[in-house]
Amino acid sequence: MLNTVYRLTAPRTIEPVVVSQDTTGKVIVRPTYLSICNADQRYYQGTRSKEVLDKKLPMALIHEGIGRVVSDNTGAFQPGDIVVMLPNAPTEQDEFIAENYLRSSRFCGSGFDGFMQESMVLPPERVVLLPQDVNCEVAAFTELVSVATHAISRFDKIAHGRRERIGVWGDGNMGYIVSLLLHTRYPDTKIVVFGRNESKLHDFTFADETHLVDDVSGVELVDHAFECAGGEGSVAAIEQIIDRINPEGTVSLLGVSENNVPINTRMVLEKGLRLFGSSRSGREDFEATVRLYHEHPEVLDYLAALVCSVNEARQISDISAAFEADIRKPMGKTVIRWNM
Ligand SMILES: NC(=O)C1=CN([C@@H]2O[C@H](COP(=O)(O)OP(=O)(O)OC[C@H]3O[C@@H](n4cnc5c(N)ncnc54)[C@H](OP(=O)(O)O)[C@@H]3O)[C@@H](O)[C@H]2O)C=CC1
Ligand SMILES: O=C(CO)[C@H](O)[C@H](O)COP(=O)(O)O
Ligand SMILES: [Zn+2]
Repeated sequence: MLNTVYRLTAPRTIEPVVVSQDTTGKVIVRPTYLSICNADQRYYQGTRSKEVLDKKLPMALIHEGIGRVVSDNTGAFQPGDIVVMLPNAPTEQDEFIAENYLRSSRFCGSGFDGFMQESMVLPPERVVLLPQDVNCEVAAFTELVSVATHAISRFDKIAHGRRERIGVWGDGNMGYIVSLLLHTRYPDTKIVVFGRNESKLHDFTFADETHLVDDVSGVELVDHAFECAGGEGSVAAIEQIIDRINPEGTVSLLGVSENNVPINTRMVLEKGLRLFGSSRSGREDFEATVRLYHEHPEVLDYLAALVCSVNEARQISDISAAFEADIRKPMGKTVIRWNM
C-alpha cells in the first residue's frame, strides 16, 4: 500500500513523503483526531539537543491519537470501528520489564514515525477498541490518560498503605489527569494539588484542596506525591515535595526535563522516601483506561475541560498552525481533526 507520511524534517518544517507499506496481517486505521504532547513540541520547536534531532529527524510527530478502522485482514476489528492507536511497539517480551521500559521497544514520534500519516498500518495488538459513542476530541489524548493509569498502577504496588493525603505537583494536563484518576481510584483519599496558576487550579473541581506553590505554609503534609510539572519546573517541584511529604512517602516522577535535576538526597535519606519514575504506557494500561471510560463515564466529562482547541488539518500549513496555536495556548490540550 502507498501511504503519505508527514515528517518533521527540521524544526518547524513538515514535509510529505510517500512510502510503500506491507499490510499483511495488519490493521489499517485512518487517524481522525490527534493531540499534541509536550514531547512533540520539543521536536517541532527544536529544543532537544542537536545530537537528538540529528538522530531522530526526519520523523512524523504525534503519539496521541484515535482513528477509524479501514480494513483488518486479521478479523480482530470491523471497518468503521473507532479505535485508539498504541504508540509503543515492543519487539520482545520480558518476565519482569514492562513493554514501555524495554530498550528494544519502538515508540511512534520518538525515533519512529508517529501518527501524522494518511493511514496507520498497525499490528492488531497495537489497536484497542474505544466505546463507539466516545467524545472523539477527548479520546484523542487517551495515550496521556494511559500514562497516568500506568503511573498510578505502579504507585499502588510501591507505596505503603497510608493514603490519607496524596499531593500532586503540576497544574497542567498531566497534573489534572493524575489528580482525576487518583480521585476516582481512591475516593476516600484527599487529593491535594499544588500549582503555579490560580486560573488553572480553578478547574480542579474534583480535588479536595488546591494550593499555589508559593503559599503552602500551614498546609498539612502529604503521605505520597506525584510530580507532574516537568521542564525547569521539576527542580522546584521535587524540592517542595521532599519538604512537604511525610517520612516513608513515595514520590512518583512523571515530568520530563531536558536538564539534570539536583535532588536533596540528604532529606530523601532522612525521610526514607521512595522515588520512582514512570514513562509512557503499554497495552494493559490502554485497556485499563478504556475500562475506566466504560465504568466511570464522568471521567470523560471531566477530561473534556482540558480540550483547549480543535484544529482542522487539511493541508500542511494547518498542521503547522495547530502546533503554533499549541505554543500560545493558555492551558489544556490542542486537538487536531485529521483530514490529511
Ligand atoms: N512520563 C511520561 O510518560 C509523560 C511525561 N510528560 C511530561 O509531563 C510534564 C507535564 O506535562 P503537561 O501537564 O502536559 O504540561 P503542562 O505544561 O500542561 O503542565 C505543567 C504545569 O506545571 C506547572 N508547574 C511548573 N512548575 C511547577 C512547580 N514547581 N510546582 C507545581 N506546578 C508547576 C506549570 O505552570 P507554568 O505553566 O506556570 O510554568 C504548568 O501548569 C511535561 O514535562 C511532559 O513532557 C507528558 C506525557 C507523558
Ligand atoms: O510524552 C511522552 C509519553 O506520552 C514521553 O514524555 C515521551 O515519550 C518522551 O519521549 P522523548 O524521549 O521523545 O521526549
Ligand atoms: Zn506524550
